[in-house]
Amino acid sequence: MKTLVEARDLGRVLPATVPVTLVENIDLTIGDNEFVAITGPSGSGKSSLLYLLGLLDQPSHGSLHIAGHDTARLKEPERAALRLESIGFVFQFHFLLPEFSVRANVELPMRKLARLSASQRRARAEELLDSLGLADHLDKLPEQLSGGQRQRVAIARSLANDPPLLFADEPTGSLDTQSSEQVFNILDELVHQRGKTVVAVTHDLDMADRADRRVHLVDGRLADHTESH
Ligand SMILES: Nc1ncnc2c1ncn2[C@@H]1O[C@H](COP(=O)(O)OP(=O)(O)OP(=O)(O)O)[C@@H](O)[C@H]1O
Repeated sequence: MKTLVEARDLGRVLPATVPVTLVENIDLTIGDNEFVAITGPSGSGKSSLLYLLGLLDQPSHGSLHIAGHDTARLKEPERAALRLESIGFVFQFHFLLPEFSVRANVELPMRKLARLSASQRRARAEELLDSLGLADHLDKLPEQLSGGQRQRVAIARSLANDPPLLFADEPTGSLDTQSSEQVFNILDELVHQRGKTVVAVTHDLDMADRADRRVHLVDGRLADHTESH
C-alpha cells in the first residue's frame, strides 16, 4: 500500500482570547485505493479535519505528509501546486460557476495546471463527463441540471487533473435518496475500479457503513472505535 496521507499529532487551534480547538491529536494514515468515511456528531471537527488534510487550512501543530511531501516544508506556490495535482474536492454544495457551461466548469482546473492544450482539455472534460453519464449536458449551464447531475459535474471537475486523492464534504448531504445512491456508487467505483482514494465526511450512516474504513471524531479527536473492515 502506498501512503497518501500521513498525519501525526495534527491539530488546529483558532487563536482568540479563549482559543478554539477545532481538532487535536490526529494520528491518521490513509493509503491509496481506500474509501474512508469521516463520521462524528455535528461540531466534532469533521470538516475542519478535511480542510487540514486537503491543504485548505494550515495546522497549528503536528505534521502532515501528502503523497510523500512534508507539507510544512512547502512554500505557498508549492502547496498550491500539490493541491492542484494531488487533491480533488467535492463539497455538499457543488460550487460550480453559474455563468460557465458544464464542460467549461470541468476544464477550469486543467487550465490552472497548463499541462494540456485547449483541445486536449476539451476532450478530457468530455470524456470525464461522459463517464459520469453527462454526455448530453455538456453545453448546459449548471442551473439547467438537477442536484444529482450538478454533483456529478462537481465530481468530474474534481477529477480534472487526475488527482490520486478526493476529499468530499457531505457529498450526498443535499441530495435525495436516489441521487445519493448514485453519487455513492460513483465514489465507490472511483476507489475500487479507478484506483482513487476517497475521504468523505458524511452524516449518512449507510454510506459510512459501506466505506472500507470509518474514522470517527468526537470533540475534535479520533475516537477509539475508529474501524476498518
Ligand atoms: N471559524 C470558526 N470560529 C469559531 N469556531 C469554529 C470555526 N470553525 C469551526 N468552529 C467550531 O469548531 C468545531 C468543529 O467544526 P466543524 O465544522 O469542523 O465540525 P463538523 O463535525 O464538520 O460539524 P457539522 O457536522 O455540523 O458540519 C465546531 O464546534 C465549530 O463551531
